[in-house]
Amino acid sequence: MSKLRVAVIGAKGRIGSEAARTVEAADDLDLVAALDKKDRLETLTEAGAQVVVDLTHPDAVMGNLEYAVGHGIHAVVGTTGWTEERFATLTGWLAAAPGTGALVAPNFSIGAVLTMRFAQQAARWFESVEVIELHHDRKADAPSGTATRTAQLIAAARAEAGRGPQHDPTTHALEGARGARVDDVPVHSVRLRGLLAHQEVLFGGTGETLTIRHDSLHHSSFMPGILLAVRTVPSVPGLTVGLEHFLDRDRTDDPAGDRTGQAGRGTGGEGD
Ligand SMILES: NC(=O)C1=CN([C@@H]2O[C@H](COP(=O)(O)OP(=O)(O)OC[C@H]3O[C@@H](n4cnc5c(N)ncnc54)[C@H](O)[C@@H]3O)[C@@H](O)[C@H]2O)C=CC1
Ligand SMILES: O=C(O)C1=N[C@H](C(=O)O)C[C@H](O)C1
Repeated sequence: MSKLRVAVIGAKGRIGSEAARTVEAADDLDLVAALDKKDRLETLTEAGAQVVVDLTHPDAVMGNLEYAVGHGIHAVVGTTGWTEERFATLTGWLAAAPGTGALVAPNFSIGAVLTMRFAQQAARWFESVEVIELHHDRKADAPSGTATRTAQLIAAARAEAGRGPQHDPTTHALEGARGARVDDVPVHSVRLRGLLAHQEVLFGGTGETLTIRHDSLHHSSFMPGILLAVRTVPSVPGLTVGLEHFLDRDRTDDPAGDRTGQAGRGTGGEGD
């Protein structure tokens, strides 16, 4: 059987270098290109890449995806900084490239994916919820992609359960003291040398709290998810948001729900 031809962009970066090594070590994958800043995107087509893994920077990812999807190359995207507008743009590019798939995964680690799912399940039962994400001191974006997605999923679950806006007693505060609001969920971002990627979701109800915490201690935590994504994306045309949809592909009840993200984000491709 021929090997799947994979390219990594951002291959000199913290996660990209680990991803390139991981692809190279996989028996069924062929690392045909490892690009970083200033390398030509044409290398992707010249090398015959079938799947591209983007682990670059919020400023770079859209240009890379426009080229890849425009040339029918499936994309696995870990780069963060996604907005509704960006998702709409990517959906448009995918619609013009039938059969091409793109997975945007805010987090490739199984523990983080489960954190999001558990938080989504807990959300309807608690009056208060706040998210604290903690990352290394080189991270460009805040809040993290994972925290943003977690807050969006929590907010959607609260809305579905008929919960109104959260009560906030604050009348006097320094700007920023209550964090950023993502769909009415306060999100606090810590940046600290020595950390990698960590998140706590704090729920509060009458006389009790629930804390869900996840820690990525090494970039190896993201590699099984990246491998799963690379192997799966060629068979899932259109946009998929969140690794959970690939983890749940063998389940008929699809607990992960709409694979394009939240209701109203748009439609996926032919696989819907
Ligand atoms: N989804 C997930 O599970 C994870 C996502 N990430 C995300 O991946 C991204 C990269 O993170 P790190 O590796 O920590 O950053 P980094 O700064 O160590 O690496 C980024 C690499 O991309 C390269 N780059 C920048 N612009 C480029 C361009 N136009 N073309 C090609 N290469 C370019 C840089 O030179 C650098 O080598 C971030 O957005 C981060 O949030 C990081 C870890 C896990
Ligand atoms: O920049 C990082 O390191 C990470 N970025 C992703 C995010 O923004 O959520 C995933 C993980 O938290 C590591």
